[in-house]
Amino acid sequence: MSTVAFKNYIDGAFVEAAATFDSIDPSTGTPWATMPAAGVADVDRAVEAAHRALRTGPWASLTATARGKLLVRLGDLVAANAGRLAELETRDTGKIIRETRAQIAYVGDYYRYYGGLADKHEGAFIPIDKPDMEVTVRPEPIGVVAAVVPWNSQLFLSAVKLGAALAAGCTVVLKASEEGPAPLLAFAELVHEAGFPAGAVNILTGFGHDCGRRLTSHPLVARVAFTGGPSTARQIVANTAENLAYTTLELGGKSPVVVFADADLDSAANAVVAGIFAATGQSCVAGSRLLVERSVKDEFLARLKRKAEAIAIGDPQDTATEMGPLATLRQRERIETIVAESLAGGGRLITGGARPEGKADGFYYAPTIIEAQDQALACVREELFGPVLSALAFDSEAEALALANDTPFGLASGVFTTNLARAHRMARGIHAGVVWVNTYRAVSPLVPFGGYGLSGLGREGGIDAIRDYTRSKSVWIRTSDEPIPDPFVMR
Ligand SMILES: NC(=O)C1=CN([C@@H]2O[C@H](COP(=O)(O)OP(=O)(O)OC[C@H]3O[C@@H](n4cnc5c(N)ncnc54)[C@H](O)[C@@H]3O)[C@@H](O)[C@H]2O)C=CC1
Ligand SMILES: CN(C=O)/C=C(\CC(=O)O)C(=O)O
Repeated sequence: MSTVAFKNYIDGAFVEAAATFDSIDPSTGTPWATMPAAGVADVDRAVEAAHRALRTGPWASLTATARGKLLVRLGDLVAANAGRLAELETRDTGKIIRETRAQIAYVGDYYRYYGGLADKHEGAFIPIDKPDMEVTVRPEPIGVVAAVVPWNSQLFLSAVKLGAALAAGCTVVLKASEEGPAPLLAFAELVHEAGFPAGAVNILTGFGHDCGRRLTSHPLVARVAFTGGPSTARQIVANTAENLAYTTLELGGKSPVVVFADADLDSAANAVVAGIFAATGQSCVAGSRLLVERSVKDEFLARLKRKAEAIAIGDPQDTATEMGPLATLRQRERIETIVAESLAGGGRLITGGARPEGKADGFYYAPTIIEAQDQALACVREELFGPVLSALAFDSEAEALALANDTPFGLASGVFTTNLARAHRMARGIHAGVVWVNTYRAVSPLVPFGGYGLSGLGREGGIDAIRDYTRSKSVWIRTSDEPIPDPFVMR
């Protein structure tokens, strides 16, 4: 029985959508809230509001400093409300409360970071090669931004988009995932409280085929910022063939974690556990491919098995829980299929590979480790987005690097070694947007983030991200009082 009803936030007001759908609590498998399903007309209203705000509303005449202050206020509100937002995210997605609380409190820093940057993004004076001209370059907001995010870490994944977009002076329509939109729809209340003018930020949820499609192909949208899976990314790119919006894509991964025999093995084992079992493996940077030097393979896998089997699985709202359920039933079914295929294909099950005992309700799956002989197994090649680690042995640094790079993805990676020179060589050689050395899954608003290959296009985070939300306008001013000479020659 649904008990809570959420609304979309369009043009500064909380509004009903034409249709609704039930949101499921993944820890029980039962509906707990009613969500608005934005259709094409709702999307059109939101984009038109964002376009009006961009062109004529009070937002358009705010100074960059004033925009920055609004963002800092929003960051403060997010941090102050992290507990409430975390409970909602945990309820709607199953991500454990220990992580949602900490992560959302940190999301406040993303808004503060971009708030601080808003009036530091400067244009240029060009020392032009013509004596009677002055040329300046103005960074102008690119336009209405369509931000589309998946279910996991929605506040976090939208902060890197909204922060940079609003700092640049853009307006935004943010589409929360239909799988767990509660935290973003509640975040809209904080946007309202912070005092953003109507239309500057619009937040809605709905399904990909209508709401997402209309939003990303809308003629008034100039910029699409997408996070999600590679197959949806291809649809997004097809959608943007209609509006030719500038598009960035943050996609999935099959990130390698390379453990050399000289590493601090206990620390490396903790990092591997953090990389694949935190967030129940539903992280784009999940370190899902362990590459371990053969001389320590058996010892290392034994450590991992012990740690995996000791993980406290349970109610994600309980602060003692270390691993909650998967976000959706569909996710678990896909994982079960790929694990079965991998075991049938010769993978050796070290632990897990089943639903945990005593967890009949909810979408739980046990921490799983599968040893593979080569990279052909499905669990080695495909992003599972779940708590499944594949493990392979290597005999040399060159082989480790070749295995690490033998993937169409390239989002993140980890290297564990006490040899500094080797750490640098590996960091240089790995084809991925992030290399963590002797650590894993560390993030910051100050640091660019994004992938190589099928892991995406563009970077979020850091100073340069704001550039992707502006376009430059070159202003030429002739400083001579003389009449324009020969009009038939290019100047
Ligand atoms: N690189 C990164 O920063 C991150 C990447 N991801 C990736 O996201 C994926 C998991 O999330 P999912 O929700 O399954 O992703 P998804 O790709 O199925 O959905 C993402 C969003 O796209 C929307 N969408 C679906 N079809 C659409 C269409 N035709 N047009 C416009 N929008 C559409 C969905 O409604 C949702 O809001 C994984 O592959 C994961 O690795 C997740 C987190 C971070
Ligand atoms: C995207 N990311 C880092 O920038 C890492 C995340 C977000 C996610 O995938 O949900 C994470 O590890 O949780």
